[in-house]
Parts: sequence; structure tokens; C-alpha cells
Amino acid sequence: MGPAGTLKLPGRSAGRRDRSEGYERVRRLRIALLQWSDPGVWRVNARVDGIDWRVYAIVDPAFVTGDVLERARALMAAGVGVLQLRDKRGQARQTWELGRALVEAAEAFATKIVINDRLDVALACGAHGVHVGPHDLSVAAVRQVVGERLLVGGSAGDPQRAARLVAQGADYLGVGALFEARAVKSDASAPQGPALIAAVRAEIGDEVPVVGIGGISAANAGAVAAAGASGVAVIRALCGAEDTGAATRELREAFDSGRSPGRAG
Ligand SMILES: Cc1ncc(COP(=O)(O)OP(=O)(O)O)c(N)n1
Ligand SMILES: Cc1nc(C(=O)O)sc1CCOP(=O)(O)O
Ligand SMILES: [Mg+2]
Repeated sequence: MGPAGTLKLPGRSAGRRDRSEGYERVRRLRIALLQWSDPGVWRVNARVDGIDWRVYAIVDPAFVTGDVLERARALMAAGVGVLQLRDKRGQARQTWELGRALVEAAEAFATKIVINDRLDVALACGAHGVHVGPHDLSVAAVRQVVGERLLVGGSAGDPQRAARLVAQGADYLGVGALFEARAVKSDASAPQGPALIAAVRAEIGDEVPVVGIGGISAANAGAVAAAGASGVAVIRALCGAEDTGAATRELREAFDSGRSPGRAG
């Protein structure tokens, strides 16, 4: 264990604040060189590299119009890089069954399946990853259980928490709420705007992919990209869309329109 409960991990052994300045400079230079030699590709680790983060779909059965599995398949067919199952209905059996169906469906696509909140369900259904927030298991605790096996995402509402999560071994961060989202998540913060993404980037640099979340649609995805996000995590604009494929494409195009050239996907 490192200071303040952070775990010492192979390859990413300590948080930014625990490292010497010299080590930090060399590490940043290495990342910058790798990114420069092949822009558009993350070089964090094998779980993260090569994932298209631009559209991170969150399938929440409470907000899906129509059949959940059909909606998820349409999202995968439309090329979402990551699909999170956010099932707040509270029955592990139900979530596990849906999770298994998603994992099976994803075999035909390049989509990574992430389970929200529940590490046990993520492991049991063979998902690629798990996402945890401030009221779930900590990123450090999840990492201790899964080692390098699973993609581990964490929620950050401010730059300091973002840095702590990276130090604990988070593979990526969900950062919000950028726009109004309290109709979906009653304890979401008031809108922080895309400036929150810029503040997180200023704190953690390009260490891990960062997806913005909260009230994101094609109308504001470009601003989220321009602030330095790797992608947008979205529930309503995808789960409630009449045409899933068209909504996904619009979101991706809007995100691309705000992106700086060379930023890793
Ligand atoms: C990608 C992504 N980012 C943030 C969240 C929110 O997680 P959390 O704060 O644990 O809230 P719930 O979604 O569990 O209500 C997320 N799910 N995904
Ligand atoms: C699940 C979630 N987490 C948030 C956070 O701020 O961490 S906001 C949010 C809801 C996102 O739904 P929509 O895309 O429909 O606004
Ligand atoms: Mg959670």
C-alpha cells in the first residue's frame, strides 16, 4: 500500500504526487513521444489502447425506449467503442443475465462492455470492465481484486479526485456533470460545463482517457471535445433516440468537429 491507501501497482506503481519530479518528467516525455509518433492512439496499457472513446454509450434500462438488448446491439453496430450497462433496478440476477447477453453480442463488434457499480456482476458475466463512483468500491479496491484483468473506470467531479483515481490505477475517468443531468441521476452535481474537463486535464495531463458525462448531446459534444475530452458518455441522447445509428453518428461527428488534431482517441 502506498500513502493514503493508494496501491502500488506493477508498471503504474505510484500516483503522480508520490513520484519524484525527474521520474515524472521522463514519464511525460515518453508519453509525449509515443503520442507524437502515432497520434490518435492511447499508450496507457493494453486494456485501454486501441479503444475508440469518442462515443461511450451508457445503456440504462430505465431510459431505454424499446427493447434493451436491441438498443444495445444497434449501438454496437453503430460503432460505439464502449458500452456501459447501468442497471439501477437492484437485482443482481437480472443485471448479470443482461450483462452476459451484452458480452455475447459484443463478440461480433469492437465494443468493450463495462458494468456499472458491480464488480461481482462484471466478473461473473465476463465483461471487459467495471465503472465505480464515490459510493461504490474504490478504484484501488477493485484494482486489488482484478489486477490487470479488467478495464477499471472511475467517476471524478473535480481535478483532485481525478488525480487520486489515476494514482489508484484507474484506466479511464468519467468526469461530470458537465451539463444538467439531475433528471437521470438525482445526486449529480450542478452543471460544471466543459471547463471541468480542461481543469482535469490540467491536473492529470494525458495520462488516461477522460470522457465527459452529464447532459451531453450532439449540440454540446463539440465543446466537450474542444476542452480536451477523449469522448462523451451518454444515456438519454442514445437510449431515447428514434434512430440509434443516426444519433450515434451525429454525436460522433459533433465530437469530432470540436476535437484538436492529434488528440488520442
Ligand atoms: C462513464 C461514467 N462516468 C460517470 C458515471 C457515474 O458513476 P457514479 O458516480 O457511480 O454514479 P452512478 O452512475 O452509479 O449513479 C458513470 N456511471 N459512467
Ligand atoms: C450517470 C451519470 N453520471 C453523471 C456524473 O456527473 O457523474 S451524470 C449522469 C447521467 C448522464 O445521463 P445523460 O447522458 O442522459 O445526461
Ligand atoms: Mg456508481
